[in-house]
Amino acid sequence: MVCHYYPHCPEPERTMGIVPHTDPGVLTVLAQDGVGGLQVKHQDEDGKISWVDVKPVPGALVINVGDLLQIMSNDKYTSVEHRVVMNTREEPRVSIGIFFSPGKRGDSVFYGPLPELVSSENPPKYRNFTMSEFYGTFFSRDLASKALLDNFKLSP
Ligand SMILES: O=C(O)CCC(=O)C(=O)O
Ligand SMILES: [Fe+2]
Repeated sequence: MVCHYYPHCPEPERTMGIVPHTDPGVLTVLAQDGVGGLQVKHQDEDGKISWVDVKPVPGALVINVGDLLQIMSNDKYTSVEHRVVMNTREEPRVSIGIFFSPGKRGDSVFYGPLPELVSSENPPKYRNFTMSEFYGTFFSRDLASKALLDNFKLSP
């Protein structure tokens, strides 16, 4: 679990709350207060990129698909790139994220596309790896990118 506190910023356009990233785990459950600032990256059919506000809804939780779910589903689900912009309001923002990741982390436990989801028509797009390799790569990667997935892709 991670708790974020984003203080009031007098010059919000000059900084970011959190730079664009994807969450590494399977799913993230996120509770945010009413201040706002969370945005998801959206690409339309012409390839045009825009950042869409995730407007706070009282009592609602945000569910993010993470990189591991993208790998395990062999790209059926895509991890969402998101960021937090600073708000122009006088009050701070608070959010709480709960990250769901596999508990089995031994060196003989491998993760990758689920065998039930791959076939000769839909071959695996990622190689298998242990959680220690996965999180070792996560903690040494460039934060502001989707580069984590590229380390486990079978072909570019
Ligand atoms: O504060 C937020 O709304 C998002 C936090 C977040 O993206 C994260 O903890 O990974
Ligand atoms: Fe995140």
